[in-house]
Amino acid sequence: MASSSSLILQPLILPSTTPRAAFSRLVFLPRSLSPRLRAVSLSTIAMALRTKFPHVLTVAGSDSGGGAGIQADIKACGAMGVYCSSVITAVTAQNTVGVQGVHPVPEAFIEEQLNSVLSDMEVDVVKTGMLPSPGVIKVLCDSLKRFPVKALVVDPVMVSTSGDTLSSPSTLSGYRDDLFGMADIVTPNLKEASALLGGMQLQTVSDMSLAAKSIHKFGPKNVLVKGGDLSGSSDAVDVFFDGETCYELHGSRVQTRNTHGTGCTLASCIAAELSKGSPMLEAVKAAKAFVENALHYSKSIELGSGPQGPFDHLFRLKSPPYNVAPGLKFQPDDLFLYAVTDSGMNSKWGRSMTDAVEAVIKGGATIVQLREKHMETREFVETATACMEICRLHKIPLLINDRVDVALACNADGVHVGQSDMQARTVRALLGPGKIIGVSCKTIAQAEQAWMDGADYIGCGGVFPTSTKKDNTTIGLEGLKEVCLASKLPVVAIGGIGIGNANLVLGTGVKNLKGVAVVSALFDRESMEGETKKLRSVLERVLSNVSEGTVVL
Ligand SMILES: Nc1ncnc2c1ncn2[C@@H]1O[C@H](COP(=O)(O)OP(=O)(O)OP(=O)(O)O)[C@@H](O)[C@H]1O
Ligand SMILES: Cc1ncc(CO)c(N)n1
Ligand SMILES: [Mg+2]
Repeated sequence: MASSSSLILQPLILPSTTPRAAFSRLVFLPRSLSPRLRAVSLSTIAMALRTKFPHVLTVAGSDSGGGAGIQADIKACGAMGVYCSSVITAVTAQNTVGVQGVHPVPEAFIEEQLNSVLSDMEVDVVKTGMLPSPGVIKVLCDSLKRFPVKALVVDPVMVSTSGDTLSSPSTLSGYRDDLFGMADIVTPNLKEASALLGGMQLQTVSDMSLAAKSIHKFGPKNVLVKGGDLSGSSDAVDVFFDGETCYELHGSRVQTRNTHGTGCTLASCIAAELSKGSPMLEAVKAAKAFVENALHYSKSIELGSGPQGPFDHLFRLKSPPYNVAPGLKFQPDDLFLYAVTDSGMNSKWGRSMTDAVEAVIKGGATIVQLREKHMETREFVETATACMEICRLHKIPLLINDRVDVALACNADGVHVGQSDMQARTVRALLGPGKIIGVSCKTIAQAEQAWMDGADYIGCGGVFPTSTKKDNTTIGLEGLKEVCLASKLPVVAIGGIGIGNANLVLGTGVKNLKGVAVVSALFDRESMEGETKKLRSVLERVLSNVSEGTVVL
């Protein structure tokens, strides 16, 4: 091995956020390398280590009022943690009253802007907004053929909510015949969908589904018909069609006048999520949740005297939880052996919570939830902080039952909520996108809602009767199977499960069932580590039998 004196320590200037990260980016090269080779090696290493920052290019018009268009796009991408460059297609004079003027940018100059950004800046996703003329659509299509990107999001902006025209009707055929065929998703609102379909009336959610399917025939991979303007709807419903399945995405309708720019923001957030690598439907859901949260936080902003005001895209920056370090990223397999604590049982056996958590982790638990219904808040935060240290050391996620405040205080990896706790969408808004959220569900409808609210998994039960939840109705194996089959999220089974019956549960081999959650079977035992090991080996045996297809119970 080379002695340290034969190495040079050469710091590279690479993006890093913390002193620790910076240290890990120092590169050691042998002194014996010639200066030329050393320079080459360093630049190769620098390239390899370079952090690629997700990048969205928006091709859209400027809104002088700052709520829609380019301004909305840049703020939305910034809020989603993504870099945003901009090609400006038109400058509008606009405020909360309406659009007072439009000044289109010459097509040749739009082409020059596209060329500048696309030829140099490694764009991941292009998002389009106001494209005022068919010539602009053509210029864009030609540029995208020369510089292909990972995804194209087309928001076919035609008329502002105030009723002012933002693109000439002659762009319709440009969209349908040229741009849509290149698009990964198109996001018309009701009026735009109707115009694209020759004036088709859109009054109900089923009309929206028909429209989504018809627009899909123009060639985009996915269609989202937005229902912000669906009259008489108490929800904010959008319809997503991926060529096979139509999904109704229900959100709650925020009562506010500040909805100017919701469409631009939604499309930009979709583009931002795609640039980070999210699958399309996840990107759409995250974008919709962002818009709803932003509207909610901006409900009472008063800017301008007109009928439609802007909202605050950067509300998240005001919310301190977003500054905390991200936790462990959720993997559905984490649900395999899910240990849920009980301090009553710990005191019965005379051990501390930290000892109990350490024991189950050593025995093979894959995730831990602190479920403390009666502990005083200060003690809970202290206990949770101590347990976090242990879980971090073993790289096991730690969730807190119900108490979002405790989870924030100890920077836990997430929260598990029941049906009468805080709604999962509110928990998501408070914890941010990087944390794990689980929801207890007994029914298909609850599982669907949990998915819509942005949860990561559901806990389904009680499968069998249990002493830890006395009045809990049990759903049995049949109920569990039904929910698992319908769930879009991974499922962990809970309620009365232990070494004696875990095989019945996991042995169902039912879709989406990823593991079992246990309380008494581990915590109400003398040797927790030993019991966890036994349960783990039962689960592993069942899993291998299920995957070989030998057990169907
Ligand atoms: N009041 C509201 N509460 C919650 N969500 C809303 C509300 N209004 C609109 N949305 C959501 O905002 C997104 C954009 O939809 P909308 O139909 O308003 O688009 P748009 O008309 O293109 O917007 P704009 O032209 O104002 O930029 C959709 O996901 C829609 O459901
Ligand atoms: C520049 C611009 N783009 C898009 C919209 C649609 O909200 C708008 N009002 N203004
Ligand atoms: Mg609208």
